[in-house]
Amino acid sequence: MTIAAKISLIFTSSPTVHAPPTKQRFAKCLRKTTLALTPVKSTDASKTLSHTVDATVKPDQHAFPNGSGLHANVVWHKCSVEKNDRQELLNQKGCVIWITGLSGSGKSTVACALTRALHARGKLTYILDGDTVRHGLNCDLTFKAEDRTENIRRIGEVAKLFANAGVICIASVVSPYRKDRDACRSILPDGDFIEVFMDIPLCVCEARNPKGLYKLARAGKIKGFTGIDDPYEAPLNSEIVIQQGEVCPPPEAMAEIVISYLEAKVYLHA
Ligand SMILES: Nc1ncnc2c1ncn2[C@@H]1O[C@H](COP(=O)(O)OS(=O)(=O)O)[C@@H](OP(=O)(O)O)[C@H]1O
Ligand SMILES: Nc1ncnc2c1ncn2[C@@H]1O[C@H](COP(=O)(O)OP(=O)(O)O)[C@@H](O)[C@H]1O
Repeated sequence: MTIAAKISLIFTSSPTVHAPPTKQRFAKCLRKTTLALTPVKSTDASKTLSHTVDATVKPDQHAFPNGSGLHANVVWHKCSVEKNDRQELLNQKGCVIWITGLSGSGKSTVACALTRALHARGKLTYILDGDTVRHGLNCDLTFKAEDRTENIRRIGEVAKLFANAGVICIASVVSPYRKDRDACRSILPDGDFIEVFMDIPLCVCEARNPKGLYKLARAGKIKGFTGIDDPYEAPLNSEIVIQQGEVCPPPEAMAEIVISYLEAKVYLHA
């Protein structure tokens, strides 16, 4: 039997708790601290020492956009519960479905239909929508080229964490620049970045104009609007291209195209 030490620190209330931590106060606090070691049964010895620091594993180059490359004082923390374990728990494989396209092309609508359909099948998903993420994590970023790049880099990194958690992460972002999308692809394991190109003509998106932004952009009231006076670089090798014929297929049908791909590539099982 393996014995793991379960350490619980029980702090008794102390009037010094909010005071600056002088040496004496720290010692007093420690005296009031009970350290209890409780044996815990474990059936898997390899899972007991669950946290190791591996200085040989280096973080991704992309984690340091200032070009400094690897940070000398940063080490990789490895835990014995790994991606495979989480995937088995969820009976699915973590991946990133990256939906790119013009504003109004239907990214958010497909993302939502896809999440609904997968959820109904018992699959765990999470949507990172450009509009939503720009309200929080990326609220400091504008639509200048370098800010869009940073927006996509951060969303790519967050999506990577979700995928590593075993989640099917759906990013729905304009992501107009090819190099930025390719950078996100490059930080994920092969196959785990699934690019879905909403290949809907500008005139259709503009006619939809659900937020009134195209009208403002045409009137010159919004500068640098994608498709109007800022470029959209269409993907060259997307895993999935969604197009419309005479009429636009319903979002549910578009979601099914993505689900068929996930099934074929065995992402819906551990
Ligand atoms: N200048 C400009 N260009 C494009 N889009 C603009 C712009 N200004 C505001 N918006 C609104 O912001 C949404 C796009 O945000 P993203 O984070 O996806 O954009 S990007 O990937 O950083 O280019 C986008 O949302 P969607 O319509 O859902 O695509 C727009 O509503
Ligand atoms: N498959 C579709 N068929 C018809 N209209 C659609 C379809 N998908 C989206 N729309 C409509 O197009 C508009 C823009 O959709 P949205 O998902 O917000 O696009 P995006 O996220 O790319 O800006 C919305 O009014 C939405 O109802």
